[in-house]
Amino acid sequence: MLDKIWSQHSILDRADGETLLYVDRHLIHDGYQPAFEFLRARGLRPRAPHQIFGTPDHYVPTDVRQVARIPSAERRGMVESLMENAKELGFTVFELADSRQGIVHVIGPEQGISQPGMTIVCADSHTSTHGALGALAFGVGMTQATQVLATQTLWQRKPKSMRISVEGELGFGVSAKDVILAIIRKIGAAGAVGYVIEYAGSAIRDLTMEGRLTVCNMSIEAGARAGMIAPDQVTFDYVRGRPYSPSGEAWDKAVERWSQLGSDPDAVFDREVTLDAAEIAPMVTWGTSLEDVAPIDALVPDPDRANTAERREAMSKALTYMGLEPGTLLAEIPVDRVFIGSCTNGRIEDLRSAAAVVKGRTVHPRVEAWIVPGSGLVKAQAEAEGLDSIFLHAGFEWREAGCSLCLGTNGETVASGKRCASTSNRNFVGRQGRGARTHLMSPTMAAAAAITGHLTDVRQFQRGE
Ligand SMILES: CC(C)[C@H](C(=O)O)[C@@H](O)C(=O)O
Ligand code: SF4
Repeated sequence: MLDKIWSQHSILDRADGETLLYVDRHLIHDGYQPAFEFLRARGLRPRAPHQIFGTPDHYVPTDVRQVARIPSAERRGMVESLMENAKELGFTVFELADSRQGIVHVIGPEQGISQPGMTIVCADSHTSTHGALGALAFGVGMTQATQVLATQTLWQRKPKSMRISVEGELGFGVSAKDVILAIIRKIGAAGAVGYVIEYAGSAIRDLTMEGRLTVCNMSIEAGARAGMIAPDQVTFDYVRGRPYSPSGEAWDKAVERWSQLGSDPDAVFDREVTLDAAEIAPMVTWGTSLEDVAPIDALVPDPDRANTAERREAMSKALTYMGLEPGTLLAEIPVDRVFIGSCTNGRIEDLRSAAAVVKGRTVHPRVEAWIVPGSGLVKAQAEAEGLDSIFLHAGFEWREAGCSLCLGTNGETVASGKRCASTSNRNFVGRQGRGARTHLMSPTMAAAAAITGHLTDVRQFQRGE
């Protein structure tokens, strides 16, 4: 699949091994000011404005929607710069007050901007998300983003290919988030460096499109250049009828083309990894790297049992930062904050699954729990289904769309020393705020933690215990 999309987009091979690739879609967020400045400094304009789509997400507050009311001048400037550049350079932008605004990796698929077979780039590492549609989608740096703005092409070295097959059926209470956390646990946070991962196997095919987006989103957390899943009927049903999707005769032609994209039965990969779906439990992270992850019924691990001295030191450091003692039951760790949102788990199915756990229950008095929908349309859909009132009645805050607590660049952070159950994708030191402690998990697991006030095996809830 990588070979097919790569060769369909390659314009020129250079002697040093790099290929000039055509870029179908360039997605843009509110951190793009440097790229626009580079472009101007060279006296250039975008080559293909109609292939560029922007949305403010990293710097937007999730309590107000008026740009003028963004409290910090710097953040307001980031959002304003995106708007002004869109106007001046002629590309589409979904402004803050537009219900189509949201996290760039949520709105691309949602609007039908991201489609199977495409090359998609954005100056953001989680661009791997869009590969779930059967695209080659990857993050680039600001200099490369400038090259794409100017030429709609990009020099790239072809990555190696890795197939990760998850076979069998997922157990009760186990979701796409647990699948990707289990994969990273198996191959490590650098396990896929230099590779594009193709996710395959019956458990991947059985995922909904939104579940697949969650899996591909975190490819980068295993170090991969990109993640992808062969387009199938699930993909076509998802893409069909979206605002920027092809329609009429063009739709039929597109489906015919997209149906050819999957890897051939005799395809050879540089590396193959297999997981048994039935062995995957609901997962939580306990440390500050994505490989610091374990099933919820495990204990906080003991660094003295690490295989190498280096790993022992990393684990000790992580546990000190996290304020955890080896041997503690993960399910007994108390939490202060809960964040359900981000480009990993801020879609409608995520909110539905969390609401199903929350319904008729109350958030623990110690916990401040937030729902931050991934886009204005996700928010509107959730409200149409009455999910907002389930969350509000339980004591959650119901916020506007944006990256918010995933990264905190919008000023919304977790206080130092506080512990957050989070559906986002990174648990790094300081990720949710200086000194903040992050435990990553699925939306249902985060919802259960909000109710009990500690990390919780959601399967107990779902069984009605
Ligand atoms: C700010 C942006 C460049 C960054 C990324 O590249 O991923 C952010 O989205 C993140 O999740 O850390
Ligand atoms: S939600 Fe988080 S991971 Fe996704 S783009 Fe925003 S900051 Fe990055």
